[in-house]
Amino acid sequence: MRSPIHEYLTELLQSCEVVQGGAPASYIPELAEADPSQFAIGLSAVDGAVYCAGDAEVEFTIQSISKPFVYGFALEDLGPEKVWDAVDVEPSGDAFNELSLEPETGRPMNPMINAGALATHALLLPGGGVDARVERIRSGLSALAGRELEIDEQVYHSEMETAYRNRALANMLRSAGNVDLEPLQLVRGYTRQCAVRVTTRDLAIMAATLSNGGVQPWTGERVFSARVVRQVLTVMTTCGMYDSAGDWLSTVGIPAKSGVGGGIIGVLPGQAGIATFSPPLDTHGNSVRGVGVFERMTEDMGLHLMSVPPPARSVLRDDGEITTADGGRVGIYALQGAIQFAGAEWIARHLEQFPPESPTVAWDLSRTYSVNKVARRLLLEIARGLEDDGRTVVLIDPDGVIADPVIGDGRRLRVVDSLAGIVGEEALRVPAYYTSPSVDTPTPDVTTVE
Ligand SMILES: NC(=O)CC[C@H](N)C(=O)O
Repeated sequence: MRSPIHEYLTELLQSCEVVQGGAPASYIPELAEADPSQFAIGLSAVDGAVYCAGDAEVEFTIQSISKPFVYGFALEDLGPEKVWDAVDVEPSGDAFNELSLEPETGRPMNPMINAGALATHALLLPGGGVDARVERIRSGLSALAGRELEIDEQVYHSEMETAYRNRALANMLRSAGNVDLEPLQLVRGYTRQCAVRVTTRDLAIMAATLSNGGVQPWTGERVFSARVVRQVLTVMTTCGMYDSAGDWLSTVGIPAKSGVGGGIIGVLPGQAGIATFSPPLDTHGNSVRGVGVFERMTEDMGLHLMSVPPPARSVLRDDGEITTADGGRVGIYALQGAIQFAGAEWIARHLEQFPPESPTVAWDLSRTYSVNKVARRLLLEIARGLEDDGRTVVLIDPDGVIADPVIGDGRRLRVVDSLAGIVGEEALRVPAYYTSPSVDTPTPDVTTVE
């Protein structure tokens, strides 16, 4: 069977080929030579299944797409305070190479514009030289890509020849006391960072590593902590597309970063990493065809982060009551999916308004994928309430999604691996023991709880 996803990407590529306009970056002579017809799309699921269409194996320089990753390396290596002291997280609405510092604090506005990216680069390996910092970055980007990436010396030298703007920025940072590196050394390091060669396939898996909460899907290496990923994605969302960030968030609605090499990455948290490559750029420095692809994908695939997710009520299913061999009655509730605050709130309200009649209440968690911190707390509170009302709550929790279910006063819920652990094998073999079939959970009233 041909993958419908591969077919979709191929069709998307073809339909966006008609998008014309823009020109390869001309301020870096080597980039001006790029073949404007090259075009690729890559998509990686969070488990590392990658789908590509077009010229996905062609290498080009990562350019500004390095910025969110290097920001992540700085957060990992130095911790949030030091990074925060050096660079703010406010969208600037400025072009990527704007000579600007925040008036009140003197910091660059954010790590996605060049001023902030230079300051972020300078944070790495304090006391180390250019080569050490560049190697930290090259090896970190390689860990994200799952293969050894190399620096394009030609693009590096070409950009250095005309890097007057970035030299001005580095001098500005040095004179304002933001960095203590020699400005030219800083520009050298940053320009090498931008000259790391990647393919569209690489970018898709690098983006998917962010979608996957910081763990590279192929190698299993945790490159970023979940907290760092959250910060990186936040800054990508607000600042990643420079002076078109608001427009991008309205039309596409996913955290993204572009580079003047023609690449764009997009990160759909928990779902997929997306990458495009096409050298002609618009006036903001974003790939024209890349923007077109992302706009269409959002429409087709419902990717926009602000699209309202399905309601939480599907987390609870009332599976009726079962009678044990010795006549005991057990009410069974299946808790399903990923339970977060809204799901746990629904369960609490449901059980309050439709209190289980059975003396024993079994929560079947075998289809529960995850329970986050707040949901865990709420569920244990609900269980305690039920127990205080004279019921016994038992968890059917073969995978331990609610590990160590302590409900206070040293009380702990009983945990079994399967329903048989509660009612005995015998009861399960005789379907007639079920006294009521699986029913839809009725909708509880909306009451204001003060
Ligand atoms: N937007 C970009 O990709 C800019 C990166 C480029 N190396 C520069 O600093 O000018």
